[in-house]
Amino acid sequence: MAVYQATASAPVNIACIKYWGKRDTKLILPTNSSLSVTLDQDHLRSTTTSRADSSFEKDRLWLNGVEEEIKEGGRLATCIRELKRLRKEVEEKDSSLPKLSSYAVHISSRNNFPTAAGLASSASGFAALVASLAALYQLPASPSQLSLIARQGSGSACRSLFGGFVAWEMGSKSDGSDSLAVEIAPREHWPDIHALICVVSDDKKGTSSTSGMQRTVETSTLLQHRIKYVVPERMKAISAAIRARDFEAFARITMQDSNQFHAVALDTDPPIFYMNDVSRAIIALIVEYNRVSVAAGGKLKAAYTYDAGPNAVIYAPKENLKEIVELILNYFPQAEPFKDPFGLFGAGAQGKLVEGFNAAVAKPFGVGAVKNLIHTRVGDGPRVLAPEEALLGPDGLPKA
Ligand SMILES: Nc1ncnc2c1ncn2[C@@H]1O[C@H](COP(=O)(O)OP(=O)(O)OP(=O)(O)O)[C@@H](O)[C@H]1O
Ligand SMILES: C[C@@](O)(CCOP(=O)(O)OP(=O)(O)O)CC(=O)O
Repeated sequence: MAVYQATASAPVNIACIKYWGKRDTKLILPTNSSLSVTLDQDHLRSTTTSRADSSFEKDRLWLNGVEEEIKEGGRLATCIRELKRLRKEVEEKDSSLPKLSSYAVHISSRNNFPTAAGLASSASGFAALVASLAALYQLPASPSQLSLIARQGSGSACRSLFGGFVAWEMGSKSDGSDSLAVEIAPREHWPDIHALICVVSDDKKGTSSTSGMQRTVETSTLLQHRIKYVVPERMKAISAAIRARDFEAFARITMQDSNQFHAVALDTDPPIFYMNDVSRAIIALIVEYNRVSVAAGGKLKAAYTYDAGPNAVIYAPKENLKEIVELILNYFPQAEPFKDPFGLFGAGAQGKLVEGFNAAVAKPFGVGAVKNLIHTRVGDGPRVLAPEEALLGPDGLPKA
């Protein structure tokens, strides 16, 4: 008996221009375009195996080994239905193909990092789901076409269908057919962009992105200004900065947009706070680090950005990462030695400040304030993996 199964992995992405607000909550159509950097899935990834079999009774999905309910009309069900629909179109054109679109699927997925901790697991998760089903069904679909489906799982997931630097164009059609991800530049264009993720909290967060952004749409007048006047200009300017590999402009826009996203969260009624004292201290450190550079006639050397949670993501050219890790370690001692995937530190990383840094901009914190540091970089898009990587056993259930 033939086994119809495929495994894919997909990366996380962290936005520089934030998506925050929907004009259609069912189709997940945004109120503004957004732009992100795809992070290297060698470090952070979701891996998903999908199998279609005529003996399966219903569609089932396991996340990190635990079965999740596929609610009728819910986001998972929508993505699976849309991919089956595309498969059916392929089968109608070629009657020799097995009728996989009529079989139920079993799906097993794992994230190699904490789920729902503000590390964009929904983005990599839905991108991996779509990529694995597209591989199973052998769909002749481009990443942009697949992004239309991933978008209906979680908006930010549409951007994880590409590597490198990715825009989600908001589109204007009411059916959502033009609200999709496009590549601004592949990672090879600017491989020098690295990221340091400061995991401030790996707990489940208070206000989910989905409910938070809807409250913002309903109550924030500042959001209307952002949508109309700010984001369109920033999308153009940051795309140009990426094409020109202009880190100074990229950093300035990234920090401004993170600040404005948190400002519209604060402008929501009741207000939403995603950053905490640790997040704000990290902002102060990056601002001071940049000030020292500019005062010496140099340029901005790092950019912070925060999603719907307290974790910081610091983007910087690779050459600055050693100084940035030392800066963070100086204020945020770690329980475990810094994991150094790029070999920046021979004898182990220690806290240290650059010459001229005003140490008083933040107070030192205790062990655990920043729980973990993850050094990664811009990465590639979804990968189809070898059969040995499958997360489903021969019985069609998750492997232990
Ligand atoms: N590998 C996966 N496969 C399928 N669905 C996933 C996967 N990983 C996460 N999800 C879905 O995404 C949800 C978590 O999304 P949520 O938006 O709460 O957190 P997050 O993505 O970590 O944060 P944010 O999107 O705000 O950065 C999970 O509860 C699950 O439904
Ligand atoms: C702050 C953000 O990370 C918000 C992400 O929101 P989600 O994509 O998680 O929301 P849903 O579409 O409701 O699933 C900004 C961004 O990634 O652009």
